Amino acid sequence: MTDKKIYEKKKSDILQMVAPGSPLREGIDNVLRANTGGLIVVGYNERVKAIVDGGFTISCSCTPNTLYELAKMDGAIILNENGEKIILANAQLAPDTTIPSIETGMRHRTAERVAKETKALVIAISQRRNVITLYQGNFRYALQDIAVILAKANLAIQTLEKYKSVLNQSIIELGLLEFEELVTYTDLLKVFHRYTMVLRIKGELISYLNELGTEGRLIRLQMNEMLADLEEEGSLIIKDYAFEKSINTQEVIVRLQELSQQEMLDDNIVMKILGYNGYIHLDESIMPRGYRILHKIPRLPGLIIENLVLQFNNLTNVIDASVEELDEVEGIGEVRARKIKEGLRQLKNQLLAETKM
Ligand SMILES: Nc1ncnc2c1ncn2[C@@H]1O[C@H](COP(=O)(O)OP(=O)(O)OP(=O)(O)O)[C@@H](O)[C@H]1O
Repeated sequence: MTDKKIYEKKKSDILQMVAPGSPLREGIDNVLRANTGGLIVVGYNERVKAIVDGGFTISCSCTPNTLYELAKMDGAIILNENGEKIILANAQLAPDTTIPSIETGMRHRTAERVAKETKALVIAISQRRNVITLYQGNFRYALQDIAVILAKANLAIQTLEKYKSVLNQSIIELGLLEFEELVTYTDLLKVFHRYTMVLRIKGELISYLNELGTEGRLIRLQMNEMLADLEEEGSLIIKDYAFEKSINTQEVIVRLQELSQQEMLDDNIVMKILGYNGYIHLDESIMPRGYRILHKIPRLPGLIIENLVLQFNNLTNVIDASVEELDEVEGIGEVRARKIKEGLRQLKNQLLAETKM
């Protein structure tokens, strides 16, 4: 995993733990509203034990109310690993003071140092500044106002919708070119650039949704609905055009997702991810294997599609094959062969109609 990916994964895990709707977040919000300030350590590991001084052993479940009541006391509250139990309250923390800290107040300096020294998640709730800051190791993140993230998530979903429709358009065009044997690497790259853009916006939206917790429920539903068929469509385009048909499509998607803004527009990088290493003339034509179009024929099992690709190598050969030739493929009888021919004819007409819309 790249550093960026590790950071994003850590952020998403931490944010999910304190997302709105979780009991821990409700407790934190109570403390924030009460203006008492708070210092919470999640996880009572050996390193935490080594720097804790004093405090009362509490050993009760961590509810929004208990957290709020205990935050009235000075010092830190220590929770168990999953944040479900309160172990200590009013604890003094004595981290190594030589650990560098960018914070100014004592609470936040302590939080940052404890997080770096113990690797536990530490939450500092400021008394004066109305902010919640999360620390873990070198990770630091100040939670943003829910209304601000909601606005960002709404904007991201609108952008996603726009890019999704542009992508759909280019996939329809690709389909038509596939039937006419006119696909070039340029056409293919156009689809991939747009697909990568959609993946990128999806990634951004998911990070907002992780922070929004239950507050982002409706936006998440909208996103899932919008992208429901795209995941499969993307995988099939990859299988159609990757250098090796046995390519791991999920891996390709992850690598596309990780590209920076600049990299995703670089044709060579995208082609490399698809397994092409040598020089490619972009105006040269390329044939799809046919997975995507064949998947659109109703009731055609995956195994038969696999047999068709094995036998005919590409979509053009399948389209050109006679009923008799299709009939020879394992698993295909005369009835099914006719259905495949009819299905392909209907799909082409459908694509023609869609491009005219
Ligand atoms: N080492 C520590 N162990 C436990 N609690 C601490 C420690 N240092 C500070 N605190 C807690 O932080 C409280 C406030 O400290 P301080 O005002 O210096 O922090 P701050 O970072 O400016 O935070 P705020 O923004 O909330 O004012 C203390 O009253 C105490 O409860």
